[in-house]
Amino acid sequence: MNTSEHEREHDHVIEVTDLRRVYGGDFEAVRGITFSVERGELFALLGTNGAGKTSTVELLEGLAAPSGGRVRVLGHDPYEERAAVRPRTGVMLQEGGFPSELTVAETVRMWAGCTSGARPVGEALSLVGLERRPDVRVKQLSGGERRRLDLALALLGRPEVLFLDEPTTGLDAEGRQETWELVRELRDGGTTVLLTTHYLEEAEGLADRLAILHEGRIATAGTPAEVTAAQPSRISFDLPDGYFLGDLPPLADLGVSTHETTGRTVRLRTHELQRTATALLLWAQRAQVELRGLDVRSASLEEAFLRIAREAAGDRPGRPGRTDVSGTTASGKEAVA
Ligand SMILES: Nc1ncnc2c1ncn2[C@@H]1O[C@H](COP(=O)(O)OP(=O)(O)OP(=O)(O)O)[C@@H](O)[C@H]1O
Repeated sequence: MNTSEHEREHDHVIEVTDLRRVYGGDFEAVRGITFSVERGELFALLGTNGAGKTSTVELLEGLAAPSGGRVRVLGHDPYEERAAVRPRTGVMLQEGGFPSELTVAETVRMWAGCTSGARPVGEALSLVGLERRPDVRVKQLSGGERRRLDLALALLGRPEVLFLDEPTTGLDAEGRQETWELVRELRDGGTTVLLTTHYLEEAEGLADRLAILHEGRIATAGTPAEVTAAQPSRISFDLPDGYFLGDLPPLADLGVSTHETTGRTVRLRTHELQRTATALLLWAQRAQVELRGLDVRSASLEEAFLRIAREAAGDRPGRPGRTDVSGTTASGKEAVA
């Protein structure tokens, strides 16, 4: 493989250090972010709207020079040393921007003309499920089919590094699954992938590691399991007829960190899911009652994401609507611990 000494030393295919991007002289969209991606790893950048994901990825793709900090892709500066980096990377932008009068096959052929070692057109199209649409004009493709064509073009040169900016936006559920499958196969085949996405499920299912950006900074980063570990799990159920919350064992003894009630529905949050759920079910068994609507959920990336977004909006713990087990507040409002 065509690896530079730098790569051999670190095996960090992407290295980002204190990266900054300023627009119009005074708006800092990317405010000093640092992360690295190893060979064969799939790294996801998540973020609230306007968090700076695209601004960051464009710097990694060498489309602009950073206002501060450093980017290295395959050991090179992607802006200053574009010729060394570009042939080894595949880029799927949010807007493909290719001529819409051309057919699908003509578009791929045109792209192949400027790509060294390009896959055959048929192979590129069948990778993304467009093998039956070669003669359709690009302007006649659906939004989802255009995203697939964008992906085919990004894969044309069998890239070592693949940048995917919201690759499944506009795809239906089946198309999304197919794209995920393809991305997994590419990663398993050794391709390093940097993905931005709005779909938390996408990041949770695909990413080896991820970072959640907020207002140009990394709010949290790690494996999906690490990022979710700090979040509480949720249990909800309906109180059996004739029972009140006070009839349950003391919630603090069950490992519950917060609770809330809406009518007869009880929602608990716990960092000890197994202990809390077991104690609750044992109580129900002894009382010979059924916990209708019982729903037990592990902590998810969605929780972590919402927490970051809500904390940013100033909705911090301790506000009305949330009840600490040691406190006394009760309310029907949805709460985030
Ligand atoms: N060319 C530009 N000139 C000025 N401001 C810009 C420019 N491009 C982006 N911005 C601003 O920079 C911030 C980050 O934008 P960016 O598109 O990187 O965010 P994002 O995380 O990709 O957002 P989204 O999820 O909504 O696509 C936003 O406030 C955006 O309005």
